[in-house]
Amino acid sequence: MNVKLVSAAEVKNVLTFKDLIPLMENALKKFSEKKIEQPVRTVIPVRESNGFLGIMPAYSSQDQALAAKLVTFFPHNTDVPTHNAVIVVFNTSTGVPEMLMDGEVITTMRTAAVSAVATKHLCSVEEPRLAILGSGVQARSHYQALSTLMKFKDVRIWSRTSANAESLSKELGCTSCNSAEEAVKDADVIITVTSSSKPVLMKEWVKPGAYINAVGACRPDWHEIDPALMNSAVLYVDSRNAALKESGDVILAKAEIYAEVGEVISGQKEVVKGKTTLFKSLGLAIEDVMSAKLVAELLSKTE
Ligand SMILES: NC(=O)C1=CN([C@@H]2O[C@H](COP(=O)(O)OP(=O)(O)OC[C@H]3O[C@@H](n4cnc5c(N)ncnc54)[C@H](O)[C@@H]3O)[C@@H](O)[C@H]2O)C=CC1
Ligand SMILES: O=C([O-])C1=[NH+]CCC1
Repeated sequence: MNVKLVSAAEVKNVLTFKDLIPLMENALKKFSEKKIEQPVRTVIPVRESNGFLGIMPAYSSQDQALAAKLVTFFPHNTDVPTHNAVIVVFNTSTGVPEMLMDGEVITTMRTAAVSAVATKHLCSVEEPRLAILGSGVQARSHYQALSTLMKFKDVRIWSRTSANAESLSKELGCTSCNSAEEAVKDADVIITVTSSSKPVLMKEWVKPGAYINAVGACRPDWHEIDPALMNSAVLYVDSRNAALKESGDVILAKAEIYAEVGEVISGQKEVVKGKTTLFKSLGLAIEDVMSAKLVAELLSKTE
């Protein structure tokens, strides 16, 4: 077996949000048009660490892209990232594995790119006030991804560890806040990227008509969002099937899903304007598969 190894550094060298955001828009569209083969991911709990191993395969015939991501999430990691992943890329004619690619950088960037696509379609404020709850890997990548699409009136960051919020705020040129309530006050766009299993964003803090990217809480018994907010917002998801199986925010609130964001992109569903709106992101294998194919193509141009 002759498998090419692709490191995180090599992925970082070629992958940009400029290329990734339209690619994720296309991936979400195709997924909701049922042009993608993708089961809801299999998750193996690692209870001692409150973590899990996720198994995420997908195939796009149109793109001739066949791959599977193996991703671990160990929330209490300190010396290494809490998320680690590899992506195996297969030849679609022979099924022979051709690449073993770092999946951590791809996960970091494609997740933020998906939120940027959802924000583009679901938020109509020109120069929004942005609030980010969480100060980790996804907080940084979300700021970077959304910044490629829009300017912000101001940006406020809250984290349960104030030193981390201060550090990221200094790095990004934003304001750190001492409470989540202070951070989200009057915000037009709110991003929740914490590893909390209990709500960190309460309905009464959120300005009517605001837009929320809810990115954390990917297990059926974890939630980041106040159930009252889940039930009052117009709710979009990346995948209905995934949300109904994996999302504690949806399941525990018994929230009604209005649409997949891919249905908006493909024109199957209209955007409901003027109401508090929430996109629940869980992460789809096709996002990783299409990202890995792009990285392979970009790397081949550098050889
Ligand atoms: N929707 C998707 O496609 C993806 C979602 N995620 C999720 O996004 C979230 C953030 O991921 P990363 O930034 O990579 O993780 P990270 O470990 O780099 O950052 C986690 C952040 O959450 C905060 N946090 C942890 N426990 C908390 C608690 N109990 N209450 C409040 N804040 C808490 C930490 O202080 C840190 O600021 C995670 O829940 C992760 O599972 C990650 C990758 C893809
Ligand atoms: O899509 C993904 O890779 C993940 N979603 C939640 C944790 C990792």
